Amino acid sequence: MTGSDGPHREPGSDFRPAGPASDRAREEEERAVEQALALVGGSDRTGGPGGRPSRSQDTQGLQGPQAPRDPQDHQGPRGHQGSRDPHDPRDENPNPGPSNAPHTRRSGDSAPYNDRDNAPHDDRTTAANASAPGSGQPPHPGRPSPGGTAKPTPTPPSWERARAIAARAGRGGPTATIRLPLDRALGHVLAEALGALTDLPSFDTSAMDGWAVAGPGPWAFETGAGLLAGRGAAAALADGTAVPIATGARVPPDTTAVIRSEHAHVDVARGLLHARRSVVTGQDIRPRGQECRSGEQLVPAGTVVTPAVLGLAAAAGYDALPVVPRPRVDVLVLGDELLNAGLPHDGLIRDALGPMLGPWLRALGAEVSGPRRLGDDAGDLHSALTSSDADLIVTTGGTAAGPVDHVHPVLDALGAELLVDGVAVRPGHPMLLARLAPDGPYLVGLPGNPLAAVSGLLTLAEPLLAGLAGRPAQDPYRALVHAEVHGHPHDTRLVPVVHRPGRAGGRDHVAPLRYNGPAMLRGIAAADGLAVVPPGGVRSGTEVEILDLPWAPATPWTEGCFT
Ligand SMILES: Nc1nc2c(c(=O)[nH]1)N[C@H]1C(S)=C(S)[C@@H](COP(=O)(O)OP(=O)(O)OC[C@H]3O[C@@H](n4cnc5c(N)ncnc54)[C@H](O)[C@@H]3O)O[C@H]1N2
Ligand code: MOO
Repeated sequence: MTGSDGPHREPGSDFRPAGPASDRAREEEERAVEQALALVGGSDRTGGPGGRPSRSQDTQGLQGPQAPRDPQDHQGPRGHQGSRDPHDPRDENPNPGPSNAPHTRRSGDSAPYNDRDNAPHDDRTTAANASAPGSGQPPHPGRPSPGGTAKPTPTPPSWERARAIAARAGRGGPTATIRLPLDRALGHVLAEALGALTDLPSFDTSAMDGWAVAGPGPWAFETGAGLLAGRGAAAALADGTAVPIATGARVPPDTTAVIRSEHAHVDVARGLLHARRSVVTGQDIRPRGQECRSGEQLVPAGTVVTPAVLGLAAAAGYDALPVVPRPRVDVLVLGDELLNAGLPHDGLIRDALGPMLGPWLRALGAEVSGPRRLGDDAGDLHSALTSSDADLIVTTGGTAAGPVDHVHPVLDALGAELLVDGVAVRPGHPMLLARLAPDGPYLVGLPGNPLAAVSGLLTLAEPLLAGLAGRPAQDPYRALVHAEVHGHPHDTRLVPVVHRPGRAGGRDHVAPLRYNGPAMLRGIAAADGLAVVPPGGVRSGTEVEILDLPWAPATPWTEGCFT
């Protein structure tokens, strides 16, 4: 196996025609890749030929005990060339140095491909649902067929295309509408625009505690508490008179202005009220309909119900809101090696994904059940998938081609449609998106390595859930990155970053964080975003796309963010 950060080859290199001519072509391609790697200061970190393995290679490779499972296991310090400390375990950059290396086109580039999304950047992509010729079924890359032969691995879609496929899948179905009382609507998405059910304010209102006056002063005044908030309509105010009025009280008809108590002088002896300042007609009166007229649109459909939206809706007369039901998500955690509590021991490790995914998915607007821990049992996985009534099932682990990686075989057995089968992104390239049946739930298969799972969550689950929850797509935003960020030669990298304010006239920027290896969570735990680093990497001072983490300040607040 080569693992995720193994020798960097064009994705198409997995698709190899048979025969001596193609062997020669392959050798040439491999040389070209080596040359490109030399240009960018990279190396073949496995020390041997071969690119991203097909699943058949993976499977065969894993039969023997010598086959390393973790891509980092076999890189060795020798693979870390260039300026980086070869023994620094804190980051696991797939390739040292940004690159102007030419994109070498590979044999797989000519694979049949229909880019219906016009995805940017990667014109080498092949959608996973492009059927194998004549099969009528999606290809199942590289896993042995029942007859024992392996099907070729198609080129994985680019990161952008994979996200576009997930977003389109989420937007695909009809959007249901439910009415939820205000106290249960937080974090949902409005299914309809909110029109005001009343004028706001619904009557002319005093903005201050003071005096309502009519005509020019001085004014004869009434004594006592005067007009209070919450009382019915008062009688019209006669010219030359004033009445005490409280903030929020209805302003009597024919009132010229409200004078704040601190701007008024009461001459008790003469029974007259004087203004200490000039009085402008209408001052400190909020006229009826100042904020909106009845029927006017307050917020559009697709708005996330925030605490502020709840307040506005209540003010405008709503007791319940028309919202899109939260997508229901089942979380299935696979892996016999996982512990729910205590310290790692005897080769067993703590499940890092179960505790993380529920809250994260809730922050993305989902209603989550689980995590359910299944171990590595194909039968259990099969029955969990067939018995789920969720809109989306998220699995963790088991996406690769190891001996106990059951996700693909079980999806095969169920006749599921693979919409995305692997993505040209690091970490997380084995992630997948499937639909179990035409009207059945979606399944996002997250790789088991924890940061790879985060990558899958944000690449596939987030856009899918946005669509299912009725959220409009967010405009991507870019930020300046204040460091050179190493890139993968042909895949996108997602790198944890933290926003930093510009100092001494400098611009706000993001700083990449260390401990960003696929099995590490230390970087992402300190991050407030993920930088989308294009193939080849970026130099310091470049703008890169940023994916916000759902608890980052720029993101709409949703219920359950930290529950
Ligand atoms: N021959 C190849 N092997 C692998 C490749 C490859 O290209 N060729 N890719 C590697 C990459 S990259 C990833 S990512 C993983 C994905 O594997 P799986 O999705 O099948 O995940 P597992 O094998 O079950 O686990 C991988 C790793 O993560 C640990 N893990 C799993 N679940 C959890 C959890 N809930 N909490 C914490 N850690 C977890 C698990 O113990 C393994 O160490 O495949 C590589 N192999
Ligand atoms: O690097 Mo793997 O891609 O850990 O996901």
